[in-house]
Formats: sequence, structure tokens, C-alpha cells
Amino acid sequence: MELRNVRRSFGGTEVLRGISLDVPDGSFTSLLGPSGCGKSTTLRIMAGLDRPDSGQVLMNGEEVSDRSATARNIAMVFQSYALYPHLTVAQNMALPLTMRELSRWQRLPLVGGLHGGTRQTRRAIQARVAAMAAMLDLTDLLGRKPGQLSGGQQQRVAVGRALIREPSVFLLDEPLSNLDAKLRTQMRAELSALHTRTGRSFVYVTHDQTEAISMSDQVALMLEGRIAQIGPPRTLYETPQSRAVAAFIGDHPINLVPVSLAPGQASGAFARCRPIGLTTPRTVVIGLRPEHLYLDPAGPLEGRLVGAEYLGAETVLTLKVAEDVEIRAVAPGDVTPPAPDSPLRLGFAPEHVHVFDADGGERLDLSLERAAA
Ligand SMILES: Nc1ncnc2c1ncn2[C@@H]1O[C@H](COP(=O)(O)OP(=O)(O)OP(=O)(O)O)[C@@H](O)[C@H]1O
Repeated sequence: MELRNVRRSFGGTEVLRGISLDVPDGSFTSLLGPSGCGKSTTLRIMAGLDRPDSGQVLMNGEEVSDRSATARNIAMVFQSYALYPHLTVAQNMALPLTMRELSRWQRLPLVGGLHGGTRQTRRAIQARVAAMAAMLDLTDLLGRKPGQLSGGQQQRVAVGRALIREPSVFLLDEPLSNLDAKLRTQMRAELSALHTRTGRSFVYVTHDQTEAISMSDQVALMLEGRIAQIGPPRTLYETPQSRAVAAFIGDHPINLVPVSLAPGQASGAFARCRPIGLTTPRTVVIGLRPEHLYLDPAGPLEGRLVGAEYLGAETVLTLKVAEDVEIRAVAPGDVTPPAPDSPLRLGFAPEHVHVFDADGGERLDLSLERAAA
């Protein structure tokens, strides 16, 4: 499935500002971004629930903008899973198939049985429900009503109901956001496994980067109606193409420090460093992830400890390295932080330094290393 330069406005505000996106067959693609960046609108356009003002939606190379959701053979699971409360799990899951494969007459309780082929079709549907239930570990729950299920179980039923039609593309809009943290982790693993088993294309909308990063083949990071970067999760984390992408991706917020660089010499907090790859002086923003900074008595960054936040597995240390500059570094949780205000030094590897243009924010092919003492 592919979007080409899709634009969409609501009441004079352009919400999608030229989205181009290729979802390779069988891939798990996430649309990641903050609230309001246009993720759901993009998904609704893919599903055929909304139309772009301009641009194209293609499936297998064919324009499908005029086709309904059903004609596109796309299934969608939303945040609120809207199961029918009066139907059992089995009936909820069978519903898309009964609607598609049985006529209105055939669906009638008594009359339907008189219609030739009804029983056979019903049996085939039951078999598919049983297979889907086995895949989602719902077999023991088939006779229950949604009210008798936990949130995670209801979510699995909703996924099963959407997948049973064997859609070619499966769209999920924040499907885990109503679940508690532990269940979300469990469902993440289940969705990944399901994706592998079904081999279908999944497009997953979330504002939670852990979900996007842990499940996806490719992540499209959306910011303000545009795709800021698209690629494998590792590429977004290791090689963010802009300051905005660097700031969004990562468990701990990346340190971003404005610095003036001249060939052979950096300034301010980085005065003990030397630029790599610089030919003319320029002002940049240095990005260093807290997890890539380590305590090092000979490290080039020097500061005073102004905070230590113990998180169990790790401790986040905050150092004041210049008048207005604080830098966070992650230390293992079993390291006892020194007393407040202690002088400390931090080191880093050149391959972990991100350098961005101070004005436009784009990534520059530069780095920093420790200058010789
Ligand atoms: N039908 C509509 N009419 C008017 N404005 C809309 C409509 N649908 C979406 N918008 C606006 O478009 C913008 C993008 O909305 P969208 O739901 O796509 O964002 P999102 O990234 O999915 O956000 P969230 O994570 O909060 O769901 C928002 O400012 C929203 O208010």
C-alpha cells in the first residue's frame, strides 16, 4: 500500500501536508508522533473512511481513492474495540464472515436453515472462528460475552474479529492505549507474533515510541502533518535526520546543547573537544543521549552534580556543565551517586555525537572527539 503526496485540510487548517509513504507487503509499519500530528487522519485515508484533498492512495500499484473500505479489503481496529455486548466471543468474531458470506435470508434464525448451503457455510465459518481463536489463545473464552472478559481479552477478540476476513492490510489505531502497562507489554509481543504468523501488512498508529520501536519493521515519525523521518527503528534512534526527530525518539530526552565550532576547537561546555569533519566555523546544536554519556575521570565534559534520580535499574544524573547548560547522564542503578555539588566528568564516544544545524535543525555530517590534553 502506498500514499503519494497526500494532503488533507479541515476548516482551512492543513492537517496532512504532503504525506508519501510506502508500506511494503507483509511489513509492520508504525505511524508514530505526538497528539494532533495527523496519524489517525492518515490511517482513515488508508482505510477509505476519509478522502484526501489531493494526492493518491495506491494498493498493488492501483489507485483506490474512490474505493470503499470494504472494497479495499482493509480491516481496522480502533482504540475502543466496540464489541457487541449481547453476542458471545464466537459470535462477535464470526460476524464479519456471516455478514459477507450469508444472505439476509440465510442469517434469519429459522428460515435461514431452509436455505440450501446455509449449514455448510455456517460450519465453515465456525471452523475459521475456531482457528482464529486458537491463534489468539481465546478458545476457552468463545462462549463468554464481552462483559465477562478482561480488557486484554476483549482487545484480542477485536483483533480476531478484524483479522478473520483475512484483510490484505490491517490498520490499528492506538489499540493498546486503554490497557494497563503490563498488559500492553504482553499485547505488544502478541501483536508481533500475530504479524509474523499472518504475514499481512500491519499499519499501527501510536504516540508511544516503545510500541513503535519494539514491533515495527519501519517507523514513520510524523510531526505537524509531515513525515519527519521514515526507516527502521534503529536508524531513527542512531541516525536521526533532524533535531526534532532526535528529540522525539529515545526513552530519556536527548541532551541538546548549542555550541560554536571552529576547526580544531569547540566552545563552552565542549571546550575540551575538537570537531571532526569541520572546515569552516559554524554554530550547531550537539545532541548526546543520556545513555551514551558515562562517568569518566578523564572525560571532556566537566560539571557539578545538581540532581540524581534513582530509577531502580539506572540512575539519571544531572550535571551543570556551564552557566545555563545542564546535561543528563544515565548511570547503572547500583552506582552510588556522589554528594550533591560534587565535581564530575563525563565521557562519550564520537559515534554517539549528533550534530544539527543551529537554524534549520538538519543533521550535519560532523562529530566531536576529546582534544588532546
Ligand atoms: N473531522 C475533522 N474535522 C476537523 N478537524 C479534524 C478532523 N479530524 C481531525 N482533525 C484535526 O486534525 C488534526 C490531526 O488529527 P489526527 O486525529 O489525525 O491526529 P493524531 O496524530 O491521530 O492525534 P491523536 O494521537 O491525538 O489521536 C487535529 O488537530 C484534529 O483536531
